Amino acid sequence: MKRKGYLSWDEYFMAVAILSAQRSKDPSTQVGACIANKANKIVGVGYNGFPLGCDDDDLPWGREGDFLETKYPYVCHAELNAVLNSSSRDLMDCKIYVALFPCNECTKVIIQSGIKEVIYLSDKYKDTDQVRASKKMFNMSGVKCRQLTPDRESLLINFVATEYV
Ligand SMILES: O=c1ccn([C@H]2C[C@H](O)[C@@H](COP(=O)(O)O)O2)c(=O)[nH]1
Ligand SMILES: [Zn+2]
Repeated sequence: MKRKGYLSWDEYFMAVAILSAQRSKDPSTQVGACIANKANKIVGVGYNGFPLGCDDDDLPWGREGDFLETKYPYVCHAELNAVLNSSSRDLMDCKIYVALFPCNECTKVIIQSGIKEVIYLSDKYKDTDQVRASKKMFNMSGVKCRQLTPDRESLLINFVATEYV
């Protein structure tokens, strides 16, 4: 009989997005993204971080104050990185799994890449104009958005080698 408790595709891809977010150096919001194609193959992953060659210790991680002294003008968003990191140039009909509902800039990248579905966990910025603009564009372009309500609250990752002998 097959094992019970295995991850569904939705849980698996979202778990990859959440794991990718753990690479982020952002002290306040770590975002991960995972792109899967129609054959349920992962074709891109990403997380929010500074551009290549921009040292994580030399740019600010703060949120407030003078714009140029915050992270906002510098950080590459998880969705953008996932699309740019993608192994395939063709993301037509792919799905993107993200921990956080995409901002308006990521929304444009998602739509232009051909991705047709966004699966997200948190919509914590739903009351911002950025996310309102995202939803308007997703609606207009026919990109489906759905919030994932997984059957489990957490998943343990065990690095203890003896667990696998
Ligand atoms: O679509 C999005 C929106 C935001 N992010 C990243 C960008 C920043 O590093 C954080 C947001 O920081 P706050 O301190 O919560 O304002 O999330 C992203 O990757 N994708
Ligand atoms: Zn974004």
